[in-house]
Amino acid sequence: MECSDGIPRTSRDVSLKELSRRLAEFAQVRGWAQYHSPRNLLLALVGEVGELSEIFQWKGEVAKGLPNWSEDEKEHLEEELSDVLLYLVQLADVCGLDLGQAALTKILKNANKYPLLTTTTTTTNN
Ligand SMILES: Nc1ccn([C@H]2C[C@H](O)[C@@H](COP(=O)(O)OP(=O)(O)OP(=O)(O)O)O2)c(=O)n1
Repeated sequence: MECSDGIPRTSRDVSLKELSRRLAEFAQVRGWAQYHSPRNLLLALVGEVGELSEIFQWKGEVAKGLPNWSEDEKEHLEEELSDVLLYLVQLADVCGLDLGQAALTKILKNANKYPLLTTTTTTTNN
């Protein structure tokens, strides 16, 4: 389903590979691939992280789910989070890395590094 602006609004799983493919095409048809070196993409990514940070700047602590935020504020946040993700995906891509696979591998490493809660810290009815 698409809205009048042509942007799909259905909620579905989106893969990093799909984003990667679409971004490569986006850059290629604009003649931008030549500028998308690892360093340039990293700098663009850091710039977008700055824009994302500005949204939270001076707000104090923010409750999960953003209960007091307007729809416009949430949309702005969605856009800045997306910019960060899109540059991150492109950075991994031009480095020849599979970011999805790498992230799964890292989650496994994290799980081995940080132990589960021990049973002594949990309560039981027995
Ligand atoms: N050479 C480029 C330029 C832009 N983009 C894409 C990735 C980001 O999703 C978005 C960034 O676009 P802008 O540089 O226009 O940044 P903003 O959308 O944040 O606009 P502004 O800085 O005016 O708020 O466009 C890209 O892939 N490659």
